[in-house]
Amino acid sequence: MPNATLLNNAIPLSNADSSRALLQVNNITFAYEQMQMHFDLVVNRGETLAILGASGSGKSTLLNLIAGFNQPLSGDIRFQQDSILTKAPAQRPITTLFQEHNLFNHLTVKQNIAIGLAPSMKLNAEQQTALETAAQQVEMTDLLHRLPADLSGGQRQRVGIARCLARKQPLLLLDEPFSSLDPALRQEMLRLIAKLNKEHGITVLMVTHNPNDALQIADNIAFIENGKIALHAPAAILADQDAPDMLKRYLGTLNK
Ligand SMILES: Nc1ncnc2c1ncn2[C@@H]1O[C@H](COP(=O)(O)OP(=O)(O)OP(=O)(O)O)[C@@H](O)[C@H]1O
Repeated sequence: MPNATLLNNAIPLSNADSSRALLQVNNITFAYEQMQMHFDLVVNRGETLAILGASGSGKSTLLNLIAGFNQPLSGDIRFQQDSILTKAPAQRPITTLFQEHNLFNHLTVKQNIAIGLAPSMKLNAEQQTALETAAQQVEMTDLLHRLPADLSGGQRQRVGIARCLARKQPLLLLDEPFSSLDPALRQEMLRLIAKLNKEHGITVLMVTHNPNDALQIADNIAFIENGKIALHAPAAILADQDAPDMLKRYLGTLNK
């Protein structure tokens, strides 16, 4: 059951125990034209955090700041206490998987996975094994020679996941990667992410519009409103009748 004090004050949950922190987003500010954003967040090692909020609230911007595709105006982002702000996206200990545009269209499935392991795509024996294992896990072994254009949407997403599996970076950022998948495939992908989290200890930040996905695999949620984290609470709050109105309004359960 979510802690009512935390809910009322919307205190970042994990701040209470910074010794377990893997990622610290410290007072980051960013602006797009009229939209001012401010993020403060601690994510613990091994946590799965679902990021929810209305369209345009700033969810993707938060992920882009963490991944290094956007640079904050002020504040710091720390990974295991060290600032990663000056590191380029490829140098950060992070893998990102977006809804689309995860693959290079001119590269085969195999090359698309390999490029996540080595920019030259020349793999050593260990990397080759990691690639083969990842391809097996997403059942793409028979399609390694294909180009993305010759795959279904779900198969393309599986290649993206295989790259994440092979890279084994400690932090995985997912931006609605499963919204175009059919329900069975979506379940399969969620199970795969949960497995990455449990078996490989990978910490997951997942933007989703689907509360059931969050309830299924997330420990906690961060609810974003107007460029700020308005609520950081255990995922169970999504099913709690006493959840704050702003969350119920977003879920469409207010006054039900
Ligand atoms: N490249 C950009 N240039 C200008 N404004 C942008 C840009 N990208 C996003 N924005 C604006 O920043 C705000 C936050 O956008 P963001 O994509 O982070 O929202 P989101 O919560 O991920 O939305 P959605 O659920 O629709 O994907 C929105 O008002 C959006 O219009």
